Amino acid sequence: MEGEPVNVSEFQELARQALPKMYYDYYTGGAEDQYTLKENVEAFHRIMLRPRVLVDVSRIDLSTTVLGYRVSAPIMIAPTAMHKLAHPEGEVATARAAAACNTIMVLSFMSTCTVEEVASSCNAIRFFQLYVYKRRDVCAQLVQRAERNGYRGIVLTVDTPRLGRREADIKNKMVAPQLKNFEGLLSTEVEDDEGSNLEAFAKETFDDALSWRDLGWLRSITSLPILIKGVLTHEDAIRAVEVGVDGIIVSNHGARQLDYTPATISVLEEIVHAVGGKVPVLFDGGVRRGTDIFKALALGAQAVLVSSSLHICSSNIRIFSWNCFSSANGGFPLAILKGWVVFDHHALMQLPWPFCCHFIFLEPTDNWFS
Ligand SMILES: Cc1cc2nc3c(=O)[nH]c(=O)nc-3n(C[C@H](O)[C@H](O)[C@H](O)COP(=O)(O)O)c2cc1C
Ligand SMILES: CC(C)CC(=O)C(=O)O
Repeated sequence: MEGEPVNVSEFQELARQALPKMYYDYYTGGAEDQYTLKENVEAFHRIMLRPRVLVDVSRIDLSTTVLGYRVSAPIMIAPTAMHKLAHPEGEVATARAAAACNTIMVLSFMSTCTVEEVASSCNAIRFFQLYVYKRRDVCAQLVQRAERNGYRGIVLTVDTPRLGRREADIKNKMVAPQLKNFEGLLSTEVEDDEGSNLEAFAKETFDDALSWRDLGWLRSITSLPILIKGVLTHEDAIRAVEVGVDGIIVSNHGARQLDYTPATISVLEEIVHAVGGKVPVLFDGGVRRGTDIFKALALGAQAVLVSSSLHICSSNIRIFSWNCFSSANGGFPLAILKGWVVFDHHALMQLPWPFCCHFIFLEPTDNWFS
């Protein structure tokens, strides 16, 4: 690569050079044929914009609210497991990035820093993502620790009754580190010489009997708002609203779970329509550019989440995570800013789908690295 990286895929290439193959493959891989992995990105490419010109864009406000919390732009940090595989500071560095960007970080249930460490490291607004284990007592303790430590929402991930079949992890015999959150509660060690240790762990630990009934259980152990992550159909979106969730995240888990699910951007409008504004609809999957975010908002998402787990240490001071956030250096959504689409959010929302943008203005940011 010549010069400094200017977009997410160039950061990804740096990550490939910097990380052990096992971890790089884990971070970037999808399930089985990885068809949905490609499709998540390519479906965005098929959506064209319809620019309107001669609109005053000299003052732009990208801020929005998510569950009542104001964020500087409609971009949040998705929950991704085990940040210390890529950087020694792990989720604490990511949380600092969230604080610097004035956005919300969703901490993964499978984090390498503890709920408490992340909470005390910065004042970012934090949500806590939950996997439901067979050991419900462990889940309840973690949810209560999150609540005590000022997390503002629970994100229940519902697309992982078993871990997706990730062939690179099987070949690499992917091994997960011990997760500090579970120290004294549960061992994350499993014997599995056959393939992915992570998959074996999930098979042993995750509750594959999880069902709609369990939303009642979750309500009974927390007073925090509950968002459900992993919805891909209008039927499930309607059901989620009926059982009383506070938000829906349209997601196919970055194509890491069931291959041949549709690209998330292709089902967003159906879900937004079914939900009819009763609860906010958030979105993730394949977001690599500012224009992708713009398209998701145009289709009715309140905000998008970007995966942030692949940190790159570049020179001696900067830590970048390739899916958009820089933590040490001012903390702006770097790759996104490089091709950011500036828009009048409110005007856009009043216009009919699909591409009636009030205006579009591409604003590359120079000298971001100096
Ligand atoms: C390395 C990695 C780890 C992830 N870990 C989790 C996790 O612990 N919990 C979860 O709900 N989703 C997890 N996800 C899924 C993300 O939250 C998100 O849905 C997905 O990455 C969005 O797609 P994108 O990677 O194309 O942005 C993970 C994704 C990646 C790439
Ligand atoms: C440890 C895994 C369950 C984390 C995850 O959700 C993922 O790798 O996609």
